[in-house]
Amino acid sequence: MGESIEPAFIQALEHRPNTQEDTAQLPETIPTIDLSLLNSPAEPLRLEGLVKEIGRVCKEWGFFQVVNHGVPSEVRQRMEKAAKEFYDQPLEEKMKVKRDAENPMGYHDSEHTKNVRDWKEVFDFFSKEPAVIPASENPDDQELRTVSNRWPQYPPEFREVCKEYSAEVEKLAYKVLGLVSLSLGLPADRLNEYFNHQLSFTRLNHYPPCPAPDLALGVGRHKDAGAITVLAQDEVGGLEVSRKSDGKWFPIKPTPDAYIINIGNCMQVWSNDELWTAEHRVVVNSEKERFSMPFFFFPSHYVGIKPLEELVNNHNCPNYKEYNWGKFFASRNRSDYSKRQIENIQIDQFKLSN
Ligand SMILES: O=C(O)CCC(=O)C(=O)O
Ligand SMILES: [Fe+2]
Repeated sequence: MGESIEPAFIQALEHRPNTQEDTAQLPETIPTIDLSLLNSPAEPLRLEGLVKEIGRVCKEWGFFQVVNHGVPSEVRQRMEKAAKEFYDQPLEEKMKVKRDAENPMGYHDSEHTKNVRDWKEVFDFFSKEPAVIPASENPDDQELRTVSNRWPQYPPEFREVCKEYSAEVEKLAYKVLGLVSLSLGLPADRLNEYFNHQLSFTRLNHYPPCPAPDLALGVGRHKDAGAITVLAQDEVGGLEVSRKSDGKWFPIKPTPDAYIINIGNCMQVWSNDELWTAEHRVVVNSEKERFSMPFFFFPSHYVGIKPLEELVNNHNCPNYKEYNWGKFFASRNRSDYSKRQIENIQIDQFKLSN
């Protein structure tokens, strides 16, 4: 095992899976939160409890699962089936919808996380199209570009299923955004204005079986950049989250029909570090392919990301200087990090030393 994969996929020793003691034996796991309360008439006391619980897990883990979330399971199943049918096609068919430097949406099979190639293929589509994005990452370049999704011919219902699925998941994303805002002591709709021309996209991940799962990762360790991520994973497993207190990797066991929510960088900055963005990664295996579907809830390109004014004062100074979301997005879409041997942009670059 191991000799049969290209060097580009091989992780540095300290980042390979299973190099630490087995945390699967530990009793702790990310919390599961029941959202059924949101489907019935308001009950202020119970809502208060739910908001408190969400606030606690967003501080302690930055990751949780939700059940009774309101996304119809048949919509998810249709999406899972269409994704599998798309990936089952020969590579040359998938390459017909390949992403390029102008348009980051479509198919891609050589993504790198921290300069090491991920053992996966992806298909991305914007929720709202056409989307307006900066033409380049250069801060002095004001030019904008209008981009639309690329849609494959097969399966024939692919486009319609993608639209239906992402509309449902977006509703869940807004619900969670509202709960997280309440947990910060803000009105439920405080952050909604940042999403009027949102750049949210859904990613269909496919992780083929890997001949060297001890050397490669499906996705290398990373933090999600947006506001929140709403992720569906199949029954295979492989997602791991790094515990805030000590960095230990914890597997997130698949729960049928649940969604995993994670706090992204924008949320951490808006909350001025009150909330936590956790590092996570995906381990692969030699037998089973795996599918997952993250929805990245991304603000509009013109939004400046900075700690919310309501949450800073003389005693709690802003920990970050403002950055433009569109430029951050454009910079992350560069495909040449591996060639340049530099890491992609991180929020630490905007951290202020108070
Ligand atoms: O496949 C997964 O479970 C997670 C994927 C992920 O973290 C990502 O695409 O950002
Ligand atoms: Fe992620």
